[in-house]
Amino acid sequence: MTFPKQVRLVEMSPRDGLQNEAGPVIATGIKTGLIDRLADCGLTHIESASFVSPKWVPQMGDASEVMAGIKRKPGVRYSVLTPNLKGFENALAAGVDEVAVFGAASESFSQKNINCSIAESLERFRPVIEAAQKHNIPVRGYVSTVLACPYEGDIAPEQVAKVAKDLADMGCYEISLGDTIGQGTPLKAKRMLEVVAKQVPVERLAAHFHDTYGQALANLYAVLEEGVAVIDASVAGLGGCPYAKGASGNVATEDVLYMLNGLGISTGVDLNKLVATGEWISNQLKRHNGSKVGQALKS
Ligand SMILES: CC(C)(COP(=O)([O-])OP(=O)([O-])OC[C@H]1O[C@@H](n2cnc3c(N)ncnc32)[C@H](O)[C@@H]1OP(=O)([O-])[O-])[C@@H](O)C(=O)NCCC(=O)NCCSC(=O)C[C@@](C)(O)CC(=O)[O-]
Repeated sequence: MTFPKQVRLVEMSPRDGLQNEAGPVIATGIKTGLIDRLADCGLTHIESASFVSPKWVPQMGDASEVMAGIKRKPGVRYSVLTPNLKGFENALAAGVDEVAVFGAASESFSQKNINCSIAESLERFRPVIEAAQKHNIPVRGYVSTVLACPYEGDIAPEQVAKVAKDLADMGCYEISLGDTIGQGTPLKAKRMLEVVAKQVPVERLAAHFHDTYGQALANLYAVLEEGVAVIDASVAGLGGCPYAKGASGNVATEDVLYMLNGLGISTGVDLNKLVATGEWISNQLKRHNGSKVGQALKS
C-alpha cells in the first residue's frame, strides 16, 4: 500500500483534550477561543464539545454555550459527542453539524465509560443514529480500547472489527479506532487495522491514537501505509481519559502535521498557526505544551 495523498485531520482538543482537565471548569470563552483559532489554522473538522451527563464529565457541562459562542467558519464541521437521545436532542438544538456515538471493544471499558454493556450501547445508539438521519446530520462512530484496555489488557482485533462493523451497518459514515490508553505498537496497530478493514472499508476508518507510551506517531505511520486517510489529533497533545488512569492525550496535532508535511501528504493546515494555537492554549491552561514540534517551533 502507498500513503494517501491527502489526510483529513480531525481536531480533538476542545473535546477529548479538555474533557479530563483537572481543576475548576474551564471558562467557556477559552473553549470558544480555542475552537475559533483551530478553524483559522485550516482545520475543517473540529470536535467541539460533548452532550454527555455533566455529572460524569463536568468539563463538558457548557456544551450548548460553547456551540452558541463560536464563530462558525464556512467549510468547517463542528461535531460533538452524543451518547444517547437526550444528548442528541440537546446537540440538535445547539445547531451542531455532526454528532458521534462512542462505544468500546472491551466490556469493562464500556461499563466504566458509559455505564452499559457493548450490546446495550449499540441499542442506545440506534435511535440516535435514526434521529440524526432524519435531520440529515452525519454520525461518526468511535470504538475505544482497540489495542488495549486498562481493565482487560490486550483486545483481540476481531472484537474491534465486530463493533466497528455494527456501527458502520447502523449508519455511522466513519469509524474512528481509539487506542485509548496509547499502549499499542506499530505491528499491533497494523494487524488490528488489517482485520477491521476486512469488515469496514479502510476509506471509512480513522485512527485515534493516544500517546501515553510515545508510540502514536509510529502507529500512525503503520496505519497510513495501510491506507488510513483520517487522523484524530489534539493540539499541544491536550487530554487524557477519565477512565484510564495515567493515559495521556491524543497525539499532538502539530507533531502529526509535521510528519505528514515531511511525507508530502497534504492537509490544508498551517503549521505555524497551529503551533501558536498550541502555545496559546497551554498558556491559558498553565499546562506543559505536550507537542514536541510545538516546543521546537514556538516563538
Ligand atoms: C452515557 C451516560 C449519560 C449514561 O449514564 P447513566 O447514569 O447510566 O444515565 P441515565 O440515563 O441513568 O441518566 C443519569 C443522569 O444523567 C442525565 N443524563 C443522561 N444523559 C444525559 C445527556 N446526554 N446529557 C445530559 N444529562 C444526561 C440524566 O438526565 C440523569 O440525570 P438525573 O436524573 O440524575 O439528574 C453517562 O455514562 C455519560 O454521560 N458518560 C459520558 C462518558 C464520557 O463522556 N466519556 C468520555 C468520552 S469517550 C472518550 O473519550 C473516548 C474517545 C471517544 O475519545 C475514543 C478513545 O480515545 O478511545
